[in-house]
Amino acid sequence: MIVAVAATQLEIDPFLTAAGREGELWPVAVTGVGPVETAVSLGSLLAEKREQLTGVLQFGIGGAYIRDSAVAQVGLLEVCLATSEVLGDLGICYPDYMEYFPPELGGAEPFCLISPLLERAKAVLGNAGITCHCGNFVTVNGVSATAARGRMLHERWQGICENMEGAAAARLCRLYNIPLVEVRIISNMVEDRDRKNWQLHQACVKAGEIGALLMRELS
Ligand SMILES: O=C(O)c1cccc(C(=O)CC[C@H]2O[C@@H](n3cnc4c(=O)[nH]cnc43)[C@H](O)[C@@H]2O)c1
Repeated sequence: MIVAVAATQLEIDPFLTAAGREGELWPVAVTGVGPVETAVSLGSLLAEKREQLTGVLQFGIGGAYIRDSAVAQVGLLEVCLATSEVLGDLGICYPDYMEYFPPELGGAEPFCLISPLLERAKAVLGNAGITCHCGNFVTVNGVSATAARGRMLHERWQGICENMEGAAAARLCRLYNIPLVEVRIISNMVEDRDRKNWQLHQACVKAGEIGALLMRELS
C-alpha cells in the first residue's frame, strides 16, 4: 500500500478530483507546511501504518533554482522528481552563505531517494509522455526570497528544486525503511521575490494530476 501526502489542501483537492472514485480507496494525508509539521503528521502516520506501507508518494509544488547553464534549466510548471533531499538551511545562516554543522550535530547530509519505486515512477511518467527533471532537492524552513540565496543553495547541493517538506519525509522514510517518491511541479523560480511571477494555482492542479497518475500506476 502506498500513501499519498501533500503539504496543503490546495494540492490535495486537485489530486482528489483527478483520482475520482478510485481515489476513495487510497490513503491520503495533508501533512502541513514545513519540515516540522511534516515530521509530526507523517511521523505519526508512518508509526501507525508502517507494516502495511510499501511506499510514500509526496507530491506538491516547489521552486526551481536558476542554473548558470541554460541547458538543463527547469522551468515553470515543469515536473521534478527527487533523487535526494537535504535540509538546506539547518545550520548557521549568513545572508548569502550557509555554514553547516558537523555530522555529529546533525550537519546537512543528503538523504538518497534512489529506489526501485523511483525507477517505476520515472517509467510511468515516461510512458505517459511527461518529461521530468530528476535531481537533488533542497528543503528549507523559509522560502528563499533572493536570487543570491537560491544560487548559493543550488551551487552547494547541485539542487534543482526547493521545497519545505521533502527532507522531513525522506528522514522518516529512512527511519522506517520505506521508499519515498517525491514529485513537484514548479510554481516559481527561486529569484528576487516577485509574487506575480508565481503560478501557484496551475502548479497545484498539475501536481494533483501527476500525483493521481502515479498513485494509480504505482499502487
Ligand atoms: O507568498 C505568498 O503569497 C504565498 C502564497 C501561498 C503559498 C506560498 C508559499 O510559499 C508556498 C510554500 C509551499 O509551497 C512549496 N514551495 C513552493 N515554492 C517554493 C520555494 O520556492 N521554496 C520553498 N518552498 C516552496 C513548499 O513546499 C510549501 O509547501 C507563498
